[in-house]
Amino acid sequence: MSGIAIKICGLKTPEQVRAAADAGASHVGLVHFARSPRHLSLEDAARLRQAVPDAVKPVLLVVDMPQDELRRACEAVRPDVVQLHGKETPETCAALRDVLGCEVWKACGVKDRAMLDDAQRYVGAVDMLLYDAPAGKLPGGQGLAIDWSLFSGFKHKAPWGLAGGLTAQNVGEAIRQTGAPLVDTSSGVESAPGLKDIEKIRAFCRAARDA
Ligand SMILES: O=C(O)c1ccccc1NCC(=O)[C@H](O)[C@H](O)COP(=O)(O)O
Repeated sequence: MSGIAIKICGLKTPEQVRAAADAGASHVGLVHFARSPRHLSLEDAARLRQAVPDAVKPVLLVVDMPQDELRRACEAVRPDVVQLHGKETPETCAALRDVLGCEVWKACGVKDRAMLDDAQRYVGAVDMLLYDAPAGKLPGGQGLAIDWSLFSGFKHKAPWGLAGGLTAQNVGEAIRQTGAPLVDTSSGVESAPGLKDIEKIRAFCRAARDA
């Protein structure tokens, strides 16, 4: 069995959190972004956070949230990680890392080598770079895969993870091609936008662990 980290994003109920934890997820994502079909109010995110077992890290996802607001959100939700999904600069990320008292991850949209090179601006400013499809109608959770061959021969200078259109069917190949130490999925374990499917969560975790 591999030691790969697995993040299941956009969970909304304690049952889903328990299913992800039992299936071997290392991280669960709670989305706070009003336009998302996975949106949770901060009150609901704080309540759901209490259902997260100690062995699993809760990740709070936000988009261009002002520092003071994000600090208050973290006091309410107590995430282990904040994942930034907007246009936050490396300077903003580094400042947040200083004040939030938890890990800060930056989601970086990449569709070509130039975008992957540009994302390296965040090295040293964040705890992890999460490569995802570039923002479209939503900043994330779009079910769009990125070109895994971009990572071939790429020398990573910081901890990183792979997101974007991952499913139980393709995650094994994605891990083999890219060597990703963490994989993240949302749409790929849903039966409709925002509706998580527990069987798909189990199948995704199994496929990632078996890769
Ligand atoms: O999932 C959302 O709706 C979302 C909304 C706003 C910002 C970020 C969001 N999700 C970010 C994630 O970490 C997703 O897991 C990641 O983008 C991969 O999504 P998918 O391609 O659907 O697996």
